[in-house]
Amino acid sequence: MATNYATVTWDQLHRDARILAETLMPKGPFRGVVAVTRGGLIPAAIIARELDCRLVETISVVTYDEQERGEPKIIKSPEAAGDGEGFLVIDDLVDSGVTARIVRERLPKATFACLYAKPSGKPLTDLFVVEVPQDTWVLFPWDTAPLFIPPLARKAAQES
Ligand SMILES: O=P(O)(O)OC[C@H]1O[C@H](OP(=O)(O)OP(=O)(O)O)[C@H](O)[C@@H]1O
Ligand SMILES: Nc1nc2[nH]cnc2c(=O)[nH]1
Ligand SMILES: [Mg+2]
Repeated sequence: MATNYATVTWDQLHRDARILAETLMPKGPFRGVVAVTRGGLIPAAIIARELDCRLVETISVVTYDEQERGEPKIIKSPEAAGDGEGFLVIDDLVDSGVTARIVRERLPKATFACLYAKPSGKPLTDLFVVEVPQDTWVLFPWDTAPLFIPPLARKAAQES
């Protein structure tokens, strides 16, 4: 279980997606982009815009934690991407690498890129922007909301 949190703001996410797009430019042009839903949708939209790709497919994988039985399952197949040749797969992050492994099996010829990578999942990516420690949980902008924090002085007064 994660013991630390890394908060990613919309600005950081946009900046990191543009950095990834820039690194991907020399590897293209790509026929299209496959977003790994749902976390890959927004990064894929930013990257498809930068790379001028109008063909955007999706793949959806449901994974289960260790307590639950069952294999990770593709519940939406990327029909337009064939075996992945000429396609770019985008996800927000790789953690254990379970999702990336099943996506790569389905699209063996695609390039797989993501914004953030933890050490266990890193070998399954062709490209990523920032490495995150394994014990850190990444909080994406869609996972969080700004919260009121009382001033320190008020907190100190309540405690005295
Ligand atoms: O490397 P892994 O251990 O497989 O973890 C990484 C995956 O987990 C998250 O997706 P999640 O399955 O939570 O679904 P979501 O994208 O719909 O939020 C994240 O968006 C990656 O796709
Ligand atoms: N939001 C989020 N989802 C995940 N799924 C697997 N690892 C992570 C993580 O660090 N953050
Ligand atoms: Mg996901």
